[in-house]
Amino acid sequence: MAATNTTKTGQPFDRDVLDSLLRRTGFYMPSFEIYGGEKGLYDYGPPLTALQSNFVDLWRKHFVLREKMLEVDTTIITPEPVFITSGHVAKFADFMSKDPKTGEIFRTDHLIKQVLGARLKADQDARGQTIEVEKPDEPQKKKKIKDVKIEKLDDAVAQEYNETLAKLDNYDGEGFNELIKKFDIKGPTSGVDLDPPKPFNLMFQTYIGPSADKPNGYLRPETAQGQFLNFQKLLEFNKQKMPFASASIGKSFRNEISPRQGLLRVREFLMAEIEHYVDPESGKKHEKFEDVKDVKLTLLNRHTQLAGSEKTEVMTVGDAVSNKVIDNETLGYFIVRIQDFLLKLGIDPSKLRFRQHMANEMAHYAADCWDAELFGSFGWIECVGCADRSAYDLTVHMKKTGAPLVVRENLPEPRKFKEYQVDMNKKKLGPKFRKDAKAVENAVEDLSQDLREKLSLELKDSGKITIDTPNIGNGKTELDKDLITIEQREVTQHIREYTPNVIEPSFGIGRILYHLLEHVFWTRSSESQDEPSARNVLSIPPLIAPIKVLIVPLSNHLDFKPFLRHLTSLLDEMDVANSIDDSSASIGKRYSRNDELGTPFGITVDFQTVKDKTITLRERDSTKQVRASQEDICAAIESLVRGGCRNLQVKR
Ligand SMILES: Nc1ncnc2c1ncn2[C@@H]1O[C@H](COP(=O)(O)OP(=O)(O)OP(=O)(O)O)[C@@H](O)[C@H]1O
Repeated sequence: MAATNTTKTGQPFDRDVLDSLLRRTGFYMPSFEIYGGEKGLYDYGPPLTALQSNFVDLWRKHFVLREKMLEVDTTIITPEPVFITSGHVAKFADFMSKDPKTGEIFRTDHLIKQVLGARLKADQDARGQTIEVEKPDEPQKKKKIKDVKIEKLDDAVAQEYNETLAKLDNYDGEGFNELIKKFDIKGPTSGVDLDPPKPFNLMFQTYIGPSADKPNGYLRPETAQGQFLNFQKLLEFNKQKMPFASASIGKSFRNEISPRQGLLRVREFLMAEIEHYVDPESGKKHEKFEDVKDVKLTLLNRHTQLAGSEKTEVMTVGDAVSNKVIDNETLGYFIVRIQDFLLKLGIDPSKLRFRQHMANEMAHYAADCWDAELFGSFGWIECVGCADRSAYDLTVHMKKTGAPLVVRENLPEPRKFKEYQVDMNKKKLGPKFRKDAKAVENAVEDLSQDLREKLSLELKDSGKITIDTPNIGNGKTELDKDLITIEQREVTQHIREYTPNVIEPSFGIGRILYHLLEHVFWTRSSESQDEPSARNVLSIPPLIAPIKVLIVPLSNHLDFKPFLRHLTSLLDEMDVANSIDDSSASIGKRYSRNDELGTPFGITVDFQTVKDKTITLRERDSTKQVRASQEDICAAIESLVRGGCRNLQVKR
């Protein structure tokens, strides 16, 4: 069933109302606001900072502690060679399109999505009239876009638009250019032809040290590389035992082309990433897969998307892995753990799906990749990536540095097998190829067994072979039999050496928190006269709510003071975040203010309290109240905020 953007009470969700609530109550604000602000940079105020800390705490418990992961904290500033080797310098880019008349720059895929989406909407709503749509990448500013003034779409054209949108992530720059021409997409505000899409690298460059005369480093765009580079030490720390995982929580930086979707697309954000190292020969089985195999997932696989549809199917992870919808058990296991985490956090299950990457969308080395997408007012948005990165990263860093980023395993029985081995005549190789000698040697070492077999025959027949050397001359290098021999030999192996494969769940914390806030936001219709008319509520689960309890005295009467002190110290002892609101506003108003902050419980101290030491506990979502002793109520709250029983065991 397609997700609809309504709140839990079925009202249409209104982003403007939530946004103004979040800004008014200090959840977040534009950074450097008094200097005019800077796009894509936001500061978190106290409620969102506390929510983020509680997220991180829960994430650590759910993943790091439960799965016995090795958490590391690696640096943000990274020397250039690391990102040249990892491929980020060459490839970590998005395509941008410039409007030559206005100078506006758009992220190409977002522009196409917005324009085709607007045309489809115009087709449905307004048959050829100019309508109000959101400006590409700037949804907060509704603007008339010239482009949507079109006639009703032909059924076939509408279908083509839908199909294109379903597989938009599968295109590269040339593909985007063809789409722009084919669908006659112009500058949204100028109506003129756009410049052809150009790749734009998303990494921030920097100078490390005073003597650098050109940029020689980057701010990391993900935490992953720092984890890979420490693989050897982590394996040692883990007493050479496989499989295992490292994890890291830290800031990442991306110079986004159009960072205009509030907290969803920013230039500096907190990530939590896991690198799970697994033996590729194990079939990537997971020892705890059996425990989760019956868990149901909502999946959108790549074949469905390629057929131009976004239809999801619900299936157990056991079936998904055995039918090869999901590539392997370890990937399936982590997808389930991601789902568990998101639901524990309070994400609406009907607004969660896992979407598989299409072939072109995945990095060329990746074996399979699924994104946890959350539905909200911006549509379906990737919030957690879960990729099987194969052995790519460890292999390239090992090749570049010579560090043994491998696992060495003593075999219970020696293993005998035949393989093609290559010997190079180093005395001749150096003088002949000079500075390119190492590159030639590396290219030879990289030859697969199949290729070695073929080349050994060629060498025998003609006395020379030609191999691919992409970084030298015309990309081909000829080697004769004086320089190289290739022979099949029997090998006895006592130690098996292999490069592990990596399964990587990667969480963008701000994106998830923003969706959580959309999912838990609703407006209460007032039944009580005491409560004011604006009654927005954030039903943040007690486990992660920024403040768990609001203590409210009926008035500023001095008799209440000792009770306030006692209650706050009882709750402090239990590490339950609490605050006191002894302002002169009505009780209803004070509770209402805290409903907006997502505070799940309220305690009222009144004259009955002075008489018999009982207090009233109010639950945010139901507004139900119970009266009991201070100790019973605080104990019940403690249990609830730790994720304990939902029934309040308190005496009425
Ligand atoms: N600019 C950003 N602002 C906030 N969070 C981000 C940003 N870019 C990525 N993330 C988060 O980091 C996670 C992992 O990053 P990944 O590289 O997989 O994202 P991505 O595929 O580049 O995202 P997108 O396609 O939306 O730009 C994402 O799932 C997302 O939650």
